Amino acid sequence: MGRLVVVEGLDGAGKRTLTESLTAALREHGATVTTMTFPRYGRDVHADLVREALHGAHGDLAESVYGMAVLYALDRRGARDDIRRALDEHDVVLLDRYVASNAAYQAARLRQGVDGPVVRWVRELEIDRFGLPVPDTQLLLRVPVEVAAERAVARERQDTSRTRDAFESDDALQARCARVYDELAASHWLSEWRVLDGTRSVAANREAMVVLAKELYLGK
Ligand SMILES: Nc1ncnc2c1ncn2[C@@H]1O[C@H](COP(=O)(O)OP(=O)(O)OP(=O)(O)O)[C@@H](O)[C@H]1O
Ligand SMILES: Cc1cn([C@H]2C[C@H](O)[C@@H](COP(=O)(O)O)O2)c(=O)[nH]c1=O
Repeated sequence: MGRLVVVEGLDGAGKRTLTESLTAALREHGATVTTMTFPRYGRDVHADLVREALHGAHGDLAESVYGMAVLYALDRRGARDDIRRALDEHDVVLLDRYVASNAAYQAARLRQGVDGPVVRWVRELEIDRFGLPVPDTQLLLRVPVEVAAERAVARERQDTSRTRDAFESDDALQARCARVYDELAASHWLSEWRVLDGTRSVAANREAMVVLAKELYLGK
């Protein structure tokens, strides 16, 4: 049975970049690794509805916190059996965003904390009801909100198909979300959390991932 490892953090924090570095480092240590990114845009209709709503489509759908959360959750529900199979076949299954993203963003939208009703509801829906696998380790890639925002803007300039959505352009939401992520990590919500310093350079992060990969895979 493989280990389920999740990378979490703000929009633009550098999760995709870190996921690539960690994957490479794990493979250097001899681990078999597969990765998955949520939402699964282009693969799952619920994920596509989310993207469209965050870019202004589907009337007032994006305004509904619980409605959006259900769509994210249904995308993951559709991936549940693939995740289970991947855990049977690989040493590490690495996810770029997972259930904690729903907890962090919806709590931030509703100005709640880790002990509030929406975080509890996300757990009941996704873990208890949908039966999604519980992560072994969740990695919070922690960066100041301003740094994440700068990176998201830089990426938007590099890749014009990747325009910022309603959540990404809302600085106040990102700031609240950062606080909820800190609470989720501090309370080890669902499983063990590790906090990684996301302000390091890509090269420094790559080096740090070699050490982390050893700990995660070889238990050292
Ligand atoms: N450590 C870093 N230092 C400087 N720039 C970085 C670093 N990590 C990533 N970046 C750059 O920041 C931008 C966002 O990175 P990335 O796409 O990895 O973030 P993300 O957290 O996956 O974003 P999102 O959740 O919005 O998809 C990219 O242009 C990337 O090249
Ligand atoms: C998986 C997931 C994501 N979100 C939020 C986080 C982002 O602001 C957007 C889209 O994600 P992306 O990484 O920018 O593509 O949705 C969420 O609220 N709940 C979730 O489960």
